Amino acid sequence: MLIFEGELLMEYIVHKFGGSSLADEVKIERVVNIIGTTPQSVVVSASGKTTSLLKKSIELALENKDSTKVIAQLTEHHLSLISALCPEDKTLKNTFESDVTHLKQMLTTIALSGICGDALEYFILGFGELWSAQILTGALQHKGINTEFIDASKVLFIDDNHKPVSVDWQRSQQAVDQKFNDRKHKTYIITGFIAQNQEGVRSILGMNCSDYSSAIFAKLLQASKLVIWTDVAGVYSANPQVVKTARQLKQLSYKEALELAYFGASVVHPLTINPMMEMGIPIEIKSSYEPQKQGTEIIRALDKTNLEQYLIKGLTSISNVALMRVQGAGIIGVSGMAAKVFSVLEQSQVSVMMISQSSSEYSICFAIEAKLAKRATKALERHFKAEIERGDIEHIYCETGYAMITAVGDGLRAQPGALARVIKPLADAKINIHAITQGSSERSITVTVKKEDEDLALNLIHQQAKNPPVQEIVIALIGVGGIGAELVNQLKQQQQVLHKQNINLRLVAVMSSTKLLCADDLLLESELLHQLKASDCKADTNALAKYLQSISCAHKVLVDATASVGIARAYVDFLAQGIHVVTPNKYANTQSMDYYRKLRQVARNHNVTFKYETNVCAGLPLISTLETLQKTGDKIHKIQGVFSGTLSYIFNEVNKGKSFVESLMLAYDKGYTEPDPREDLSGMDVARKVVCLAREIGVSLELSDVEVQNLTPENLRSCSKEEFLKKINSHDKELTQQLKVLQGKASALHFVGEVSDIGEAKVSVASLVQNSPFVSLDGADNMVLIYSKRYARSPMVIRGAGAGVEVTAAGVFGDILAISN
Ligand SMILES: NC(=O)C1=CN([C@@H]2O[C@H](COP(=O)(O)OP(=O)(O)OC[C@H]3O[C@@H](n4cnc5c(N)ncnc54)[C@H](OP(=O)(O)O)[C@@H]3O)[C@@H](O)[C@H]2O)C=CC1
Ligand SMILES: N[C@@H](CC=O)C(=O)O
Repeated sequence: MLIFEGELLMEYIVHKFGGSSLADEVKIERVVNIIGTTPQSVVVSASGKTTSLLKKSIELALENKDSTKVIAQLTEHHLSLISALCPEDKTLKNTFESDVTHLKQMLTTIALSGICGDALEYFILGFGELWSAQILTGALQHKGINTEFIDASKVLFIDDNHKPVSVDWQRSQQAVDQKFNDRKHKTYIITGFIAQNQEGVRSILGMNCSDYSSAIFAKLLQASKLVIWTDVAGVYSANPQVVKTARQLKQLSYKEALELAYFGASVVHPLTINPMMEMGIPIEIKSSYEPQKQGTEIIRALDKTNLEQYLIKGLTSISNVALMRVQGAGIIGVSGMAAKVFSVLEQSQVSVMMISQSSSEYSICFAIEAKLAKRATKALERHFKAEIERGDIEHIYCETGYAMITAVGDGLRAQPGALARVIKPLADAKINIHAITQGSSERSITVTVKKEDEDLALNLIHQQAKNPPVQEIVIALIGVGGIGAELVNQLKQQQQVLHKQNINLRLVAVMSSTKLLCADDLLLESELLHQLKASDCKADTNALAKYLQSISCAHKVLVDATASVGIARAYVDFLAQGIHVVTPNKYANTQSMDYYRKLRQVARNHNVTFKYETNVCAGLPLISTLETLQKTGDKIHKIQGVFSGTLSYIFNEVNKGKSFVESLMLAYDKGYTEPDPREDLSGMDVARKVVCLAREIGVSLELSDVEVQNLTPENLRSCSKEEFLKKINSHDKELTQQLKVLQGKASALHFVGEVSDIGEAKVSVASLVQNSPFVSLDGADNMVLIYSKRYARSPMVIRGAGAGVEVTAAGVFGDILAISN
């Protein structure tokens, strides 16, 4: 309603403050400041824990136990509020003390009789709101604000014979119109929760129904807005304690709010929405602790961008659910079967939260609160005793330990693929869905999962909320040398760019050969290597896997940027725990064929990926090309190439006249070589690449099957790396001479590897004629010739930098991103 204030049209607002906003004098002062001097109506809950204490006093009295302490606690709390906020209001103090006297008398009656009917219980529970409303009225009057206290049980009339109660709108409207006759000038403080029943006695709307009271008054007062003040700044897309990326929602439609409230989200009491929806009165949910902060608006029509931006608005979950199934061939086609099942449950006061019936009618499945499972099972077994004995019903299945997760959003309606968006991430993470329903409004999708999967499922579905969905990838990196450190740089550089494309990358762990460092996002650290060195945690692949297990994310990736056999041998353990593996390390793919097959088998079984594009030719797209060619039906006959960046560089320099060792040391400094350059010189690095390629084209080749030419001087083959680096210079002449002889009249030399589909494999120095494609190579370039059924006459050629930290780290990065696709 808009009230005319002189020439101005004034908004009329109804506020509602919850118990936590009124829990002590400081909080009530804050409420007084929020209300200010503008005339409005304010509905209040009982202060702090008052209602629970009143309930406790009744329980104690019923057990004939002493409730003095509880009453003393209540008395002290309220008297201290009165003396702090409205000390000179003697009437208020007297009224309160007389209420306490009456309360004690009622509790004595209960204790003596051992009886407390609903009517008496509701009457007693209503004291809390009367006291808080009177105290807030006193506090406002104390500040000179024109305020009147309204006992809702004098103006709000209900029928409380059934739950939920029904409001007598006509009678209440008349009473409200009469009572609130000075709205232009006065603020009214109204008790929430309570009303008058058809017997003329003070009753309640229902437990936790102060929100509902405020909606009723907002409707009766034709308010232009209802503001519900609570202790959090609005509604969140999920419980932020479970889903770290949960965001505060700016807008919700009435129907979204209704579904979220029904399925357990702490939005507002579900009954609150209907009267507001009917009148088109917006609801705003705000924090009384941060009144300036924007809250959540609940309105009829969402603005278009809001609607398009989110497929899922909010996620709720109800833990401790039992799944029940009434199942048997004898219920197929029996009319009224479902009605019988649910009327038995109704009679046993078991509320059903979700129903799904198979189209064959063979079973009726439903979810209830786990604490009601025994009662429901007994009632159904009793009712269907004859059917169970005849075998028409197999038996009543009941299993606890489930959680029910509901995704809600107007965006889910009539949206092809919406259901898939919710359930696919669960399938990817191997979370079994035990029951599923989509609300007939299509606005909600509910899945029932095992309780232990609840938090992960919530996180995974939450990642699907946005349009398009956010892909989250968490990375653990082992080995922070040349490639590892460059990868960290590239991830840092691209993190924000990818974020805008809805890809969230987080580096959650790094490990060297001695230390392990874990954190939420190490890409935010500027001194990562120092922190790793200073870490208290020892390097340990098991501890790393355990840490990754504790993170809720669909895509967890282990990146191995070492040249360690030990780490390569641990891949199966990571894969078996649902962790993808990406690596430039060639050791895994060149272990025995058995290990090679096992890796792939474990990855398949656990629905994860093992990616290693950089095993051959660094960042060049060789492995993926071979895969595509073969998947599309090509047959690879032979692969030949210069596969070593280091040897390519050395031979290119030697071909131009530079000395061998000088070229080797330059390659080492440029980061082209293996951690131990003898791995390159010995031909073993190229041999590994050839084995890897052979296996890619389906040839079962072992490393020992490759014919290898070793360029490392014999006396430097088994010493330490340091000694090798010290002594290699003395072999320069001999090596340069050796190559000169090999070159003879040839145009150039290169170290070439080749493998055929019949398993012939060799790596050696090749003397090249002028028209050989390898003669044109430069720097650390690699060149690969693929001869296949389709590329028979002229091979497919892939060429480019075949070593170096930048291109290799980029190849690893590409593999990581490919996982999220
Ligand atoms: N350089 C290149 O151009 C290319 C390299 N590759 C491959 O990439 C891998 C890394 O190469 P690169 O970065 O050049 O080598 P680096 O020697 O620069 O880095 C390797 C890192 O691994 C660490 N490390 C070794 N063993 C372990 C272990 N058991 N646990 C944890 N960390 C360990 C070392 O650190 P520390 O021992 O000090 O802890 C070192 O920092 C190699 O497998 C290589 O074959 C692939 C394609 C191209
Ligand atoms: N040392 C290797 C690095 C890439 O695998 C090379 O030089 O090719």
